[in-house]
Amino acid sequence: MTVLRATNLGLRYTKRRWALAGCELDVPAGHVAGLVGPNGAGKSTLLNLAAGMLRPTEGTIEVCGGIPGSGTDQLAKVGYVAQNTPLYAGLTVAEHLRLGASLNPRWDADLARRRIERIGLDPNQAAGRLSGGQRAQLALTIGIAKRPELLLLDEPVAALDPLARRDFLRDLMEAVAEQGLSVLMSSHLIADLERVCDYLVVLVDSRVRLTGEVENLLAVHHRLSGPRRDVDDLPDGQRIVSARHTDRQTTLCVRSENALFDPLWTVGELTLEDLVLEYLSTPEATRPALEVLR
Ligand SMILES: Nc1ncnc2c1ncn2[C@@H]1O[C@H](COP(=O)(O)OP(=O)(O)OP(=O)(O)O)[C@@H](O)[C@H]1O
Repeated sequence: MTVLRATNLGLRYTKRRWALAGCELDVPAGHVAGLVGPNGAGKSTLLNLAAGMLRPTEGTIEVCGGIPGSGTDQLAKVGYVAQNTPLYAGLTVAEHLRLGASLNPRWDADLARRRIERIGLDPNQAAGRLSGGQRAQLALTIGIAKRPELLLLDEPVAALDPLARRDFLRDLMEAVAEQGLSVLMSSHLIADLERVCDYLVVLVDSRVRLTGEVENLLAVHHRLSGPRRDVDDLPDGQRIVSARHTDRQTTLCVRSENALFDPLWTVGELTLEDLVLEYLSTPEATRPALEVLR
């Protein structure tokens, strides 16, 4: 089953600039998918489209089998914690939980209460008087307690201290294991994604550059190093993601489904962080145009 399917999805906020263009995505259910990309790549735009907060300028997006934001059933299936963790400043923590319970048919009141207790939030405190990290914790608690099929998180842990971050990621993994929750989560913290994500979506310059299961992606990407040489002569089926040269040495990141046999190369593996950085740092000339003008 697919939790998010995008076909030629594009959105522009202004006439000339596409924030997201030609996006093709198929995220299977049951994954914690990491959404990675530089500032301004289009990550929040994609999450807003998936949550139904924005409508596509072109193409289509389907989430949990429905059109985002298309009705109460659809809204119940999808949880969204936006980047600025919007809450009602005048409502207390307890009132937020009551609101969550009244708006969400599958609300897990026990889970919400336990999390609030563990985090140490005062139920009587107004959300407007919480710290940034505490606000994020409350918003994340509401997102998980809603028991959605798909939880969309926009940089959820950015405001949390390291311990809170670890606890949150553990809670998230628990919810994935117990509730069969799927997650699409943007973050710049690749070490965190490395801990929890088994699916990866890399967005660069408003386009999807890489997508797939982390294990498969790591299996087909290799770092080759050897004496400096022309890199146009790689065998069929091998695609260069990046190439770096010194006077004596060439280092490549190559995508290849097949085993690499050339004895001139030393073949090394990549970590998830290496892989992401290779795609983010591809030279400008080989990237899609920064602005797609129509
Ligand atoms: N409301 C808006 N009006 C006009 N342009 C916008 C608006 N929101 C975003 N953009 C533009 O759309 C592009 C994508 O923005 P988006 O917020 O989706 O990026 P992002 O990948 O989430 O970035 P970050 O990592 O900085 O949060 C950027 O060029 C941004 O300037």
